Amino acid sequence: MSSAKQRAPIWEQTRLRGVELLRNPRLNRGMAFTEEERERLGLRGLLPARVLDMEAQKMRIMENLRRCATDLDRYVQLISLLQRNEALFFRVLIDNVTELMPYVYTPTVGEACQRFGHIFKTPRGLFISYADRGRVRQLLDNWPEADVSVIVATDGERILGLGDLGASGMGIPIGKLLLYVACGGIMPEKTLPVMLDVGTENFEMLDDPLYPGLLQRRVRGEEYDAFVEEFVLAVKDKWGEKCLIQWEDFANANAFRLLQRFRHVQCSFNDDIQGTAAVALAGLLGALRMPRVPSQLRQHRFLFYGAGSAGLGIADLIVAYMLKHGEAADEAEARERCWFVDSKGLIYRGRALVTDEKARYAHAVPAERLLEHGTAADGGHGNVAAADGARTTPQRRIELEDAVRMLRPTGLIGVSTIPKAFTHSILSYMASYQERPIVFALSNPTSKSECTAREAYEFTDARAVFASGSPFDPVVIRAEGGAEEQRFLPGQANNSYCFPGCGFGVVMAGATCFTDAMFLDAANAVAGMVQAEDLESGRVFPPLEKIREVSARIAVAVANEAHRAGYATKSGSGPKGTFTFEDACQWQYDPVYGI
Ligand SMILES: O=C([O-])CC(=O)C(=O)O
Ligand SMILES: [Mg+2]
Repeated sequence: MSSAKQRAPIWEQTRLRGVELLRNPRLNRGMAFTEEERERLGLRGLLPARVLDMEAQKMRIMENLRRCATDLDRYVQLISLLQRNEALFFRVLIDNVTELMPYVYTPTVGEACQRFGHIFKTPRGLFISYADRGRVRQLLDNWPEADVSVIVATDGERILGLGDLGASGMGIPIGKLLLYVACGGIMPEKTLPVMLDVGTENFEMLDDPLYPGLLQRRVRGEEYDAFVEEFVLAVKDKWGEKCLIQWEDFANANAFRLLQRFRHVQCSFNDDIQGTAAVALAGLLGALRMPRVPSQLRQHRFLFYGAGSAGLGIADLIVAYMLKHGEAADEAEARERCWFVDSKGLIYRGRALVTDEKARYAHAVPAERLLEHGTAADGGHGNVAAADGARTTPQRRIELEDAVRMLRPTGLIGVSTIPKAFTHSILSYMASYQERPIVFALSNPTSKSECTAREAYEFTDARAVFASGSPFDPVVIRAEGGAEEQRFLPGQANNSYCFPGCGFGVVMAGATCFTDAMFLDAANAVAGMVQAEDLESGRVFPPLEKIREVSARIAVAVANEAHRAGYATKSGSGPKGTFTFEDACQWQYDPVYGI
């Protein structure tokens, strides 16, 4: 990854000339082509006379973006820029990351996916449909880049909290990879978005004349697994086992299985399970440093609302952290810190309809407490014993609010995609027994958030330690009886804090496997970047402006863990081939126009 500053002059880099050059987004510089370049590249007359520098171009782009009527218009404008002048796009995004990230990423990218077929202009990435099974390897050969390091692949079944969007979900891999480049520093040409189009169960999409995907219901079962396997093996064959595959927005029923099945075949991870977990853990570690918050995980009890990939992933990482740091004697003790409410109420030992994944967090509850807090789970009879042999366990349905009253958690973590689930009654109750309740509303996009930032602060008398998956504006409120208004900057507990740096680290080390230990280190690296002033303003994450530095630090941590565990195939400039912060900075892509 040589920096653009060392590259040969553009006329030596390419044989393209004239209009063809202007139409190539990787090489195009628009009005920034210099007099000499215009002369040598046959551009005279094809551009207005004035030469503008990148700064002036940036100003024009921002002016246009700020004039757009809607966020979706901003998304369309930004993608158009990407498709005509890649370097300028990334420069603008990097230099305005706080302002622009919500357009190319969550939440606007969710709307862009819902409207994908309607706003579609130019294809980007690879669309591998089930109709192409048996020749996926040939499709990879159609991709123009020889060397791909990072793939983000989805089958579109669980796009953010928006559900099954089928092939329209392609906006997500595209958006994630834009952050790989802008926030992580991976070279754009090394990234590849992939849609594994196996159909959709979304009939609105299927009925839409502009829906871009296969017109069929989802392929399931063995055929589905064989198709995904064909894809993984094709990637391995073409780009090697080090080519990172990030699984994104798969339905729970597939997410865990695919992760386990392929993580030792190909360097890969699931962002919604592991990336989200690392960021949430980082946020919790930040929260522990807040004044008047118990400073160890073992002093907390977390109640998760939602028991899907994100929630279980977070809990597993909390457990791993507690074990590593001696905060629990064994796994069972650590798991006791985490409780779950799913669509059938609180998960407790002996409750019916608990999958194996969730059963690990089904803890014992005395029967009288179940009877006190629950309602009949079976539509009337109430007191039926569990079918699994736990004959004394009554089957009761315990809703979120009752679970909060029963367990009195110190932290409430929303991964449910149910907006407004964290009500005034729940949050004000938490504030009644907990000096500083931790409230993480992680569901995306904003429309699915369990509560807004304002609600979290208002309902807890400004004492909540809040973070959310989607961005919220700063909140100014006055606590009851408080003399002055307080301004809170809610942190964004989004996996975007993690995956660009993680992927960058894996690529830097040439790692052949992505291990759980790397996510613990990534979480620590993010938490280590939180400053006292962040905590003072209520933020348990470093500001987004520092995302490139955050990513570089994560990358070093991940690369060194790969090195330690024997998975690295490259070495850094530090002692014994370890990686240094300087290594990461040096390798980070920095979009400029060459010489
Ligand atoms: O994309 C995001 O904003 C975070 C994420 O992975 C998800 O919600 O599925
Ligand atoms: Mg996701």
